[in-house]
Amino acid sequence: MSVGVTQVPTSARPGGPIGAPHDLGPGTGPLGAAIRQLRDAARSLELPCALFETLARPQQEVTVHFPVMMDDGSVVTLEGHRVQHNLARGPGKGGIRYAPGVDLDEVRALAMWMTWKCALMDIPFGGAKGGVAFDPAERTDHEVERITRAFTHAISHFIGPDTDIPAPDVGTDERTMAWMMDAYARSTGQFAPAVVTGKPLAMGGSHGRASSTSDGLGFITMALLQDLGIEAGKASASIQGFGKVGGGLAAFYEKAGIAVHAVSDRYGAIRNDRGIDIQHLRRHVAQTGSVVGFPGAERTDPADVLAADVTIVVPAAIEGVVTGANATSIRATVLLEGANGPTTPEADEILADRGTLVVPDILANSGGVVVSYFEWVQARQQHRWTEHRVRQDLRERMLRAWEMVRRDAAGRGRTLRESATAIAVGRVADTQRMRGMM
Ligand SMILES: NC(=O)C1=CN([C@@H]2O[C@H](COP(=O)(O)OP(=O)(O)OC[C@H]3O[C@@H](n4cnc5c(N)ncnc54)[C@H](OP(=O)(O)O)[C@@H]3O)[C@@H](O)[C@H]2O)C=CC1
Ligand SMILES: O=C(O)CCC(=O)C(=O)O
Repeated sequence: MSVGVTQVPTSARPGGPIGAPHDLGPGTGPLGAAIRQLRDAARSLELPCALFETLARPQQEVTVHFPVMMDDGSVVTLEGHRVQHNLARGPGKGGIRYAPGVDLDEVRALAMWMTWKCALMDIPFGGAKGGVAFDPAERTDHEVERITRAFTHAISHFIGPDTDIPAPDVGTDERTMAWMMDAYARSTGQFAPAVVTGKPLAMGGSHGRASSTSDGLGFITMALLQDLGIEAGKASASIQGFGKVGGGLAAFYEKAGIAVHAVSDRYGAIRNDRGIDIQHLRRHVAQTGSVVGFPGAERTDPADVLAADVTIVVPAAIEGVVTGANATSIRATVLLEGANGPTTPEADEILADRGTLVVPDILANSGGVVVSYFEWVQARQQHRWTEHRVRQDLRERMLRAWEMVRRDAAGRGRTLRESATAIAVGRVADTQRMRGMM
């Protein structure tokens, strides 16, 4: 390190003069957690303060307000965001979230995690994320389509196949991506299938994208069970969130012989300690919209899902659900982060002290963006890969990343999160320096 460069001091505390840029909020919530994780990595890498300060802030972001007509003729003005956290390693990449609680700080945190995820998985993208604050469950399909088209038009100057490529996240799916792709084409006059990923197969989507996040989580589960010497047939799991990620993972587990004892969604939780019939449950959810009322299980307190006495607990819904207040109730051997940012830094410390193995989001749930990358490559080459190739390449990349992080953590006496974040931040910092951006 050259003389005259101020490093991130080990004594810097959240909220102190160095280590938490003042315009990034009070240091709580998802953004506070993301900055704290970055700061820990920056210290261990001995990054200069100026580089830490750069990486702690989004490179660019846009907030848009747009009117949309509802089915009853009323007009509602909605707020949406797209944040590009860091573009040093390539175009921005990350999902679009539709949920009532979406705000700019949450999107900033999610975009930062995307930067680390893409760097950790060594795919040529930076990190981005977007969202619109509304509840899609309370809107008709026509309203959601109009909202999507209006939002896409409003951010169309900010996204593009070489600049920033959205994908599905909470509350969005392949149908949303189809509307986005079409709305982008209408706004810009460009037919550009590579502008979004997670599209329907018939519109240039990839085999395996819909199940990719769950499959990636599943591949890591199988590798870590092997490391722990636990047979799949003797393992059990509980899953918070039964959407694209949680529902898909439950199906993966059922196939692999891992019994799913408890699951939850926004409306409640169910449990069956003999194992829930997941195929049957998925049909029930498709018909009723919730896991609640499933005849093959009993209703339980949602807190029981995280506290279940199982081998693996998987938060697969939203951020900040495992906290300093409930971390001691976790009884699982492994906490596998299907969601982004489900564990607060306070909970992380408690879990590390208690010996719970936390597999961090940027590694565990990266299967989605890895197959999004495959989809982007296929769209650019106008050549479709086989399902077999997608699955093989995904499995290989997930296991390679798992091995790299596991070995680094074991060798340096770090948690898996500390290793994963330090590797990813180090890669971004190196690129930033090589490009002369620092
Ligand atoms: N989709 C993807 O490719 C990827 C997603 N992720 C992350 O995975 C997580 C889930 O995303 P995804 O499955 O796509 O989203 P979905 O919208 O498909 O599903 C979200 C699920 O979480 C449930 N949920 C929401 N709030 C709560 C709550 N307070 N308690 C319990 N369950 C709740 C929803 O319930 P309900 O159905 O009742 O609304 C739904 O079952 C998010 O953190 C996302 O960022 C990470 C990597 C990739
Ligand atoms: O597939 C993508 O581009 C991003 C998925 C995503 O939003 C995530 O990994 O959190």
